[in-house]
Amino acid sequence: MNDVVLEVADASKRYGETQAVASVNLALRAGEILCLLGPSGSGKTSLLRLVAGLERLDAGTLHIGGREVDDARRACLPPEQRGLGMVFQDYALWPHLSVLDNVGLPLRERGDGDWRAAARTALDQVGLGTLERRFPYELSGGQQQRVALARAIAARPRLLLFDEPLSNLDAKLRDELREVIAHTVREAGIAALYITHDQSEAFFLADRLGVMRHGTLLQLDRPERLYERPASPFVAHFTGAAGPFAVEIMDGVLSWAGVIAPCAMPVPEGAAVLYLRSQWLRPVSAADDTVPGTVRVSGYAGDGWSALVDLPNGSIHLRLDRRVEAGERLHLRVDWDKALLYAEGHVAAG
Ligand SMILES: Nc1ncnc2c1ncn2[C@@H]1O[C@H](COP(=O)(O)OP(=O)(O)OP(=O)(O)O)[C@@H](O)[C@H]1O
Repeated sequence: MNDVVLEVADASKRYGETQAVASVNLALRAGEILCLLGPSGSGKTSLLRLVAGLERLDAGTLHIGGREVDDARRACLPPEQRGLGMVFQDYALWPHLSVLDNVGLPLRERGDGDWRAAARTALDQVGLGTLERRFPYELSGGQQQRVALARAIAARPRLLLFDEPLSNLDAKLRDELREVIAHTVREAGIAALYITHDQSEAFFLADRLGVMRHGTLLQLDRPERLYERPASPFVAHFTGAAGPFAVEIMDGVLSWAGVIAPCAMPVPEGAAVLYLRSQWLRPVSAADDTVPGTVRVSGYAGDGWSALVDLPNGSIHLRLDRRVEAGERLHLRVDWDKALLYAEGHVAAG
């Protein structure tokens, strides 16, 4: 497809004994935000550094805008010639330059005569149009990160790389800035590869979302799909599902510590594991067709009560609309159509 901006094919990178990136394949289109989520050490930053040109591939190829930028067997294009912008956790602003000069400097350096106008447009896009004369030390962390974003988009890159850009900011600012990033990147039609530890940030921003583990891209899907049908127990767990709960599948029926339920996912007969998301369970008054739960601890959560509830062989965090006390017994109706089931052997395989 001709609007593919980034194509990563069989990309691998090893550091000594560590396989940091293992045969990763992905394609990223113009205007698309692709988020990579994964635990520490799963290879997210290594993949980003390969795309940026800060590291060389051991195997595979990278194309940006249809042009080969790295092939393990040939010469590689340096970062500054790859037509990309980067936004990192530390804002990396020049302390002695004003906001306008910070955003405009890369444009001046490449001989862009109209750099002021381009820098002002970018500052307007991130909502900082009125602060162009300030210096970085006169800005909050959130404002500094907006300047870094403006600097990255002002150069009109084809591809933007984000490495945990919001992790130094407090929760409220993170929410605000992720909206600025989503709006700005989509409006500018730039392709973005965005790595984060933060699930809600990844789900919010991503057109497609990938989960990495041990250098491998386990699943790459639309966020809704990844949430509703994680391909493995690891992806289910890493995207916040509770489990594993040990269950048994027999004659197409699920049996969980005495609870019998229909089995919605195609899973082989025998021992299996169940994962549940909290909104798929709801307390009801009658005990029929319900799962027993016992409140271990609870607290007020603004729009309801948050409770850690013990279930047969495991526990789950639930949001409830009334106060519950420790020790209280609940009858929980489960939305079995949504329940996630995997053959038991799947757990170790990730
Ligand atoms: N320059 C390096 N030299 C040796 N090992 C490295 C180097 N860079 C990364 N690694 C190793 O490669 C693996 C992947 O690291 P990477 O930084 O890509 O993970 P990550 O998913 O980005 O983690 P984090 O979320 O903590 O940033 C880790 O085991 C790490 O220790």
